[in-house]
Amino acid sequence: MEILISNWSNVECVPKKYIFPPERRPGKLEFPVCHDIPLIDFAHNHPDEIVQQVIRACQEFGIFQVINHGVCENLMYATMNMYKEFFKLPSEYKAKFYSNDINKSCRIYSSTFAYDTEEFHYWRDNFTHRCHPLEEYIQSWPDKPPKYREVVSEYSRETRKLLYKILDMICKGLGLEKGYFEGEVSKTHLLSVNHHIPCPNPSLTLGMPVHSDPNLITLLQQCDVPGLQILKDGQWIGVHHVPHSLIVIPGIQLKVMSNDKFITPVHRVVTHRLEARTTIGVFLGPSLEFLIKPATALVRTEPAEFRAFTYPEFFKVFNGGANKSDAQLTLNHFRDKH
Ligand SMILES: O=C(O)CCC(=O)C(=O)O
Ligand SMILES: [Fe+2]
Repeated sequence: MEILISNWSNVECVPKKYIFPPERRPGKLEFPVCHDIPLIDFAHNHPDEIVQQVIRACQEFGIFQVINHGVCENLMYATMNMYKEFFKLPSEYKAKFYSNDINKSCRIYSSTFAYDTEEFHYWRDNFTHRCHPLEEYIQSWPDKPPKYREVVSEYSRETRKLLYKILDMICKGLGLEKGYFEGEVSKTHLLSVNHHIPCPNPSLTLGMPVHSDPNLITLLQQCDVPGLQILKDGQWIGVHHVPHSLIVIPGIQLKVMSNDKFITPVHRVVTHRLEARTTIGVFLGPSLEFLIKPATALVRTEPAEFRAFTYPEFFKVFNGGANKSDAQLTLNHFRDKH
C-alpha cells in the first residue's frame, strides 16, 4: 500500500495497521473542549502584564494561545494554503522528499520515523525542513507549489521573530538576562507540518502519538478542523481554535532551563471523520553540542533540579525502550537527587 496517506483516495475503512489496541484508542469521539487555556493578547495589555500572563501560563497550563502576535494574517493564510496544496501534489513529486532519516534537512514521511518497524501506524503525513540560516537550507526546499520558497521563507522569518519575542518575555519574567535563549540553545529551527486526511473511524486510531515536545519551544498554527488534545488532570481535553491565533507550547528543554518551574504539556492528535486537517509547527531547539541545564541565574538562589546533558544524550533516554517519549520518565533520569 502507498505509504503516504495524502496519496490515498476513497478510503472506506481504517486499515488494520492503523487500528490501535483498545487501551490506546481515543474511543469516544466527543471530548470536552477547554476554554480555560490562556489566551494572551499581545497588543492590548501593558507589557509587564503580558510577561506575567506568559509566565503564569507556562507554570499553570504549559500551553497558551496568542492573538495580535504580529504575524500577518494574510501570511498565515497563504502558508496554510501552500501546505494544503503541497500535500495534494502528485505522489511522484512528494516521493523525491520521502525519507525516514531524521538528519535529512528536508523530508516527508508518514506516521513516525520508525514507520518500518512500528507495530501501529499513526494517521498522518509529516513534512519537515530546516529553516535557519535560510541561505543554507532554502535550496533543499520544494519549488512547488509556485512561490513556496518565497512564502515559507517569509513565514519562517516572522514566526522566528515572534518566538524570540516570547523567549525574551520569559527571560524577563524569570529574571534571566535578555537574549539568554539565543544562540546554541535555539540553533535548530524546524518547520514541521502535519497533514491528516479524513478518517472513516476516528475512534480507532490517532493522528499523532501521546507526547511532550522534546525541543525548547514550539509555535503551532492550527486550521479550523479540531484534533489537538492536551492531558489535563488525567483527562483529555480538546484545544479550541481561535481564529488567527497561534499556540505556544513550552518544550521539555524549557522546563529544564526554568529549573522545573514550567510545565511541558502532554498532548496528542485525534483525526476527523469528514475533513482533512493541516497544522504548521515551528520548533526551536538546541544544537547537538549545547549543554542543557537549569539557567545559571536561577540556581544561584535555589538548588538545580536537573544535571547538565546534551540533546543527543537526552534523546537516547527519551527514545529508549520503556520511556516511550515520556517527558516525566525521561526527566527523572536527569533529575538531581539532592
Ligand atoms: O498537529 C497538531 O495539532 C500538534 C502537532 C504536535 O504536537 C507536534 O508536531 O509536536
Ligand atoms: Fe507536539
